[in-house]
Amino acid sequence: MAVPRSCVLRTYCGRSWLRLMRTGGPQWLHSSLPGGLLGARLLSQEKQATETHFGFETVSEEEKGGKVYQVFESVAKKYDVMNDMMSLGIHRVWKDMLLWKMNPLPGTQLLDVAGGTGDIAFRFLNYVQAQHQRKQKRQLKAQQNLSWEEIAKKYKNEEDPLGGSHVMICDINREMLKVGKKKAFDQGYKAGLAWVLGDAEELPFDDHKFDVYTIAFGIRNVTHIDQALQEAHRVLKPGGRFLCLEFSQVNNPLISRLYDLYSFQVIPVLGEVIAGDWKSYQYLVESIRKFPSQEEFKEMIEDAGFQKVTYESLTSGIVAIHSGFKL
Ligand SMILES: COc1cc(O)cc(C/C=C(\C)CC/C=C(\C)CC/C=C(\C)CC/C=C(\C)CC/C=C(\C)CC/C=C(\C)CC/C=C(\C)CC/C=C(\C)CC/C=C(\C)CCC=C(C)C)c1O
Ligand SMILES: C[S@@+](CC[C@H](N)C(=O)[O-])C[C@H]1O[C@@H](n2cnc3c(N)ncnc32)[C@H](O)[C@@H]1O
Repeated sequence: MAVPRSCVLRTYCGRSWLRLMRTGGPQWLHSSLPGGLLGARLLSQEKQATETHFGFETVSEEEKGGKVYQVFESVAKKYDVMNDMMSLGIHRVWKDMLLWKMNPLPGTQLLDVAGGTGDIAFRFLNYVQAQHQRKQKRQLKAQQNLSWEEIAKKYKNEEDPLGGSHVMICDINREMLKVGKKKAFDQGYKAGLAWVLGDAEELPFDDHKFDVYTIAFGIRNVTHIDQALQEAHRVLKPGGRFLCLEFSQVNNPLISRLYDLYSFQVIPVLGEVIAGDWKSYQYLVESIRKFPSQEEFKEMIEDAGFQKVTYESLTSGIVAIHSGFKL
């Protein structure tokens, strides 16, 4: 089949081209190659390259995104209550620890990818607001001769309690974002946040835009993790930081046995009883087992171009926080 060169360039430029290379190239390229052994090998490579996993199930790469979408569409309304029930509230501590590690200053521009119902974003807003208030107090204390009128005026005139900080919550799932927006409204978060529908693998943002990129319990669900990491690198400013909170590998054999028992025997049952959804919670525990170990994931982050990559395992390695810098 003859394909005009200009058409190839227009259609497969930039990141779309990268994606095609990863999946073995466009179909017309294969059908235009000579048959026989070379053709068969190329076709079998293509088949291998397009297969991936959805939990313990083998699926095509094209199918996975849709299946993941269905999972979060189905659990969205019960998502927050399920997390508290399943983890007995421990997920809150893990998320707080992500913020302590980030330690954002007023003015920080955060991109929270796979941000779902906003847990990381709300913590970020609370954190920077508290930091900003502390800074303001320090500045006022340093000014010795202010009258009480001047002090009151300074407090009242404070236009932006976040000191210019902003968080962009990006998620591929409309239902998760809908629940997040409602939560923000109910809890009074108005300023300093925006919600965007978007794919971690093809972020709808310009290069060098954010100071910090976070992804919490999200990257495990992405079809091409390497592509998502490259996108994280692209949108960060030089000097920017990548932070990922994700399930990881438990290394203590006794805890690992108990953990398996709890994961496979209890979690899907809770999923069924509370959310009426066994399958989504079976996917959750299976996808955790498919995710790379702390060291393997560290290497993937380095491969995407990040430097000074480190990780900290929490709760015996049930989860880990990975950190890297764009230098
Ligand atoms: C569809 O996709 C998803 C849906 C979601 O709702 C969430 C996510 C993403 C996840 C999060 C945002 C985080 C929050 C969610 C979780 C933590 C759920 C996943 C949970 C696990 C994979 C299991 C590990 C959980 C924990 C360590 C949390 C604490 C829980 C316990 C200590 C269990 C206590 C429970 C009982 C006592 C009930 C009775 C249990 C049994 C009869 C079974 C046997 C259990 C044991 C002997 C104890 C369990 C032991 C462990 C879990 C290991 C303990 C480890 C240490 C103490 C270090 C999403 O993608
Ligand atoms: C387990 S939730 C995590 C939500 C939130 N970060 C938290 O910690 O509670 C996973 C989220 O990843 C989102 N997600 C899955 N694949 C995605 C992708 N390719 N791009 C963006 N978001 C994605 C899902 O829609 C879901 O909201």
